[in-house]
Amino acid sequence: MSDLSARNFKALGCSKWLIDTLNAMKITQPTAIQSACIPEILRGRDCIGGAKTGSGKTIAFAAPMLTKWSEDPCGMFGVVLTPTRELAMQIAEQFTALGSNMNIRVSLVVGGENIVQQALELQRKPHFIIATPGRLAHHILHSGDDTIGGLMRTKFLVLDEADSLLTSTFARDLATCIGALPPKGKRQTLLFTATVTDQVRMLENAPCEGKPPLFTYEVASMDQVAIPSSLKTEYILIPEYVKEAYLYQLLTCEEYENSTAIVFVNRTMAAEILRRTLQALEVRVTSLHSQMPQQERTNSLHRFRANAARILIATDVASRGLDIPSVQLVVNYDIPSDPDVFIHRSGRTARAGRRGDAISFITQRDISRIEAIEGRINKKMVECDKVHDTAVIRKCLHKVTTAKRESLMAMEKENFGERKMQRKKKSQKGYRS
Ligand SMILES: Nc1ncnc2c1ncn2[C@@H]1O[C@H](COP(=O)(O)OP(=O)(O)OP(=O)(O)O)[C@@H](O)[C@H]1O
Repeated sequence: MSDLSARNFKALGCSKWLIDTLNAMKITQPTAIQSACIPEILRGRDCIGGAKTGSGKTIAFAAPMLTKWSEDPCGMFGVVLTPTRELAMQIAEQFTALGSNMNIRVSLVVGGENIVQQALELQRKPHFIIATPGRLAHHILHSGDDTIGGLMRTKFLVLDEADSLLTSTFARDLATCIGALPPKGKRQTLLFTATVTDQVRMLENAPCEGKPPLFTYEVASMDQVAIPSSLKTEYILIPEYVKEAYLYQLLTCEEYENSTAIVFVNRTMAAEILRRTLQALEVRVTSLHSQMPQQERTNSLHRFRANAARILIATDVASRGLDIPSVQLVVNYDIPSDPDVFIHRSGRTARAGRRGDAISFITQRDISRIEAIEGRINKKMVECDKVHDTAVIRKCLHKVTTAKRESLMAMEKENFGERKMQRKKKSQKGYRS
């Protein structure tokens, strides 16, 4: 990684067994955020960790928690909350892998999975619970002490992607989760994100009697570029009605014809249309969005991670935290209205010092959004020269338009929009994630 620090994990205070496990994963030199945060968390301080995407924030909070846990490995020790199910799954896998030699018990508590089985797992008192707020709140509100009573003795609460968890979307569920944990003075709270907001800074700032003061580590200040230095940001200016053709041309151009890429769209419907259109054009593609049943979401991500699919079409359920080192290209097919979302999406590539490209499709109405993004990241995008109008028009406009029309007809036949509405109503009546 580019931001290596001179100190090693031993000097930071990590347990020997953990250092051995990290070394076996080829993780030998701590990154800057790990060097800064691990010793302070081990000292018992609450922590705000803000560093760019792909800079190793997960180990920055996992390593000190696992070190402390191994000194007395009993009961529910830590809770990690995160906004999406797939990210929770990834973190649970990381904790399980890191603690595999120590008989660690990690419980994944997310929406879309069997609720009874989760309750049974919670009764077995896992050491770490990795959860989305909605489902953990559900267990807290509907289960007895034998299931969630152990939460009152946890030592750590982590809010990963803290800025997202502190928005109004999660407010009620987050309050329920925090209410079931020990009070502030009796637990450590760790907040991590690539985009620290004032809400994050304010949450733990009030001093607490008998507790060491909050430790804050923030890399990206206003005068710095807020994205990894190995990330190239480019744009293509295009008329709205030929976006699909440009995407097809980009994904099959010489430079990217074998690359792994994530294409971000703003809406579920757009994700479905693009997936079907590209599939009809024989691109190995899969998708991830909130209207898919959980099993399909999980399978789709597995296929992408295993390179059975080369392209992932996703909404913002995939924009944060997902660590898939093979991703070389991120396409912002639709431009997000929040510049921080651009930072997270683009950060799915160029991770851990690797190179990566983020290409944004800009139509006339996106200009002000792009200006806001460039202001936020403190960097100008450059024009992408890999796709040319004439090539798009000559080579693929007709076949892409035909594939799209057929996809739309198939979706209409299957009542895609209607099914989406029904699922939405059902999920509003049932559990949130
Ligand atoms: N010290 C290290 N040396 C080498 N690789 C590392 C080190 N620490 C973490 N990594 C690897 O770097 C990658 C990115 O780490 P991680 O997913 O924790 O990033 P992040 O900062 O949480 O990113 P995001 O903001 O996107 O969630 C992972 O593949 C991880 O295994």
